[in-house]
Amino acid sequence: MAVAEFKNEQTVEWTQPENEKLLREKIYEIQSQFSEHYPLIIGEDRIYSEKKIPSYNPSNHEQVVGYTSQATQQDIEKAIGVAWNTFESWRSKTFRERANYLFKAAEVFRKRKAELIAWHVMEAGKNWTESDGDINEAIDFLEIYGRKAMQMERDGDLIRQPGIDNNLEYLPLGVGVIIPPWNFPFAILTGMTAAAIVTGNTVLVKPSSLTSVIGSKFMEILDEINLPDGVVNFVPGSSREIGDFMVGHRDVNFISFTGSKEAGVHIDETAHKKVQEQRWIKRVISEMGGKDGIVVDESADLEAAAEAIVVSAFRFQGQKCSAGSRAIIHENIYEPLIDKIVSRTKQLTQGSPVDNNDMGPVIDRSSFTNISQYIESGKKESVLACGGGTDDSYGYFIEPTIFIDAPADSLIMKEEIFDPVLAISKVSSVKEGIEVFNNTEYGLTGSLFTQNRDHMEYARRHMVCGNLFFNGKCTGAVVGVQPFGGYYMSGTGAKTGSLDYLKHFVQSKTISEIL
Ligand SMILES: NC(=O)c1ccc[n+]([C@@H]2O[C@H](COP(=O)([O-])OP(=O)(O)OC[C@H]3O[C@@H](n4cnc5c(N)ncnc54)[C@H](O)[C@@H]3O)[C@@H](O)[C@H]2O)c1
Ligand SMILES: N[C@@H](CCC=O)C(=O)O
Repeated sequence: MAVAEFKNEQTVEWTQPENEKLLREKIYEIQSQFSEHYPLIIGEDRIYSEKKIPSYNPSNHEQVVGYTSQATQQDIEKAIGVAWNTFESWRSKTFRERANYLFKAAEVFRKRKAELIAWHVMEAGKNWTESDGDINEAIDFLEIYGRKAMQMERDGDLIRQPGIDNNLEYLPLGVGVIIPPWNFPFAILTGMTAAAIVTGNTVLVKPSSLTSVIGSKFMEILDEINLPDGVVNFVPGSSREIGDFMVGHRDVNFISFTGSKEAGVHIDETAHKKVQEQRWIKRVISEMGGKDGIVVDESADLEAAAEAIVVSAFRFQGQKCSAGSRAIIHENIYEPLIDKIVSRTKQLTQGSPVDNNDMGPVIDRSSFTNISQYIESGKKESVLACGGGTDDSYGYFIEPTIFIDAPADSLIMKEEIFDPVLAISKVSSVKEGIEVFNNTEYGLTGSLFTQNRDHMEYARRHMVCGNLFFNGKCTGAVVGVQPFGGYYMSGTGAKTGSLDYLKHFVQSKTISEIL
């Protein structure tokens, strides 16, 4: 049967009364499951370890939302063995057969969307819109990787010659490890896993401990679609205990990681240290942090720029790799634009995501403490224009915070904070603005607001980022429309949501027959 044309999943209007009712029911319903203990999944085994990882609601740090079992090095050893045992049968399926599992999973995601949103609200602290976006992106990844993988079934684009028949096949790499972050607990975990398995690999998935219940929900769905045991093995655990062991393991052929620069660089080093009897140079696909921002020139539409700056900086509390944590503004419009940004920011509501506030909590104590330190350093380096307040009496709440007159070399202009802090700098030209924009280790997302085509052309050539936008926010790249990912210390440049991304999970072989 032909597969329908790909279409991005549509956002649900959750504030419509019937949708809101359903969502509130689900948020209530899942609370009866908060004491559940989720197992490790290795092949057909469901293993309940004695040591458990509790996962907390960031809006209410007293509330546990579930427990997941914790893998040991022995469990990892076993999971790698099971993944290799499953590899032969899984790789023998056609791309189309494997894609069908992805399409089936997408159907279940749609069916369970309200419940999945409820889990995002409670475990990740995302409001309804952001949670909906997370699940929609996961569905898009399944649908697009299924379709793109089917294109890989055909021969590569080879020159034909008389007297010889040439073919190019894409072969899987083998067993890999999938290490996603907590901030898109469903979309990124799903995308990374789907890309690896649809191309014929088998994997171990180690979710972030901060959102491992959502990881377990993903595994429930793989069960529901009868994905063969052993294709995806679920091994939550402490990075300190199992991280280097799994990444450096002789029989792991690739690592797909999304997370911070620090962890990414460490994983890259560990993976590339050859161990005894290792036959394979491990492939590392790494998506890391960003210090993204928006440059505004004097010709820009200031209302649109202010809106984009606030949305990019503060949605989901700035906890996106793409978050626009910097605004770099031309001196001729500096004050009026700041007034607009500050006034919009003051209108944002903050509180529990259960009530769909614009902003909720940050994820945990460590993030809360980290941000409090950056706020103090921001006060010394620049001028606090609004926010700066923090409250951890119930959940981890941080006011949207804006610093102005931030020097280009200040910490808040250079380091990824990953929280709701916006640093603003003044410049006297677009050229200087782009120099300031480029003055970080990263290269993930950026935006330029301008009506000037020459400035756009200059930015196209000189702004160092994998995803560049003109006159729009720098977050929310759409699957298949804007393949996502950066370079420099933002990652290895794999572009999620594209055929290029899938090619990181295969090796190619040519087969030639003399006729
Ligand atoms: N470029 C992207 O597409 C993208 C997308 C989302 C998030 N991010 C980045 O992710 C970071 C936030 O996520 P995080 O806090 O979960 O990041 P993190 O680096 O702390 O953790 C990411 C994952 O790596 C695991 N991990 C950490 N150290 C490990 C080790 N030594 N061995 C094996 N696994 C290890 C963690 O348990 C987690 O599952 C931010 O820097 C953000 O910019 C990047
Ligand atoms: N792909 C998302 C960011 C993912 C990182 O956190 C965006 O485009 O905003």
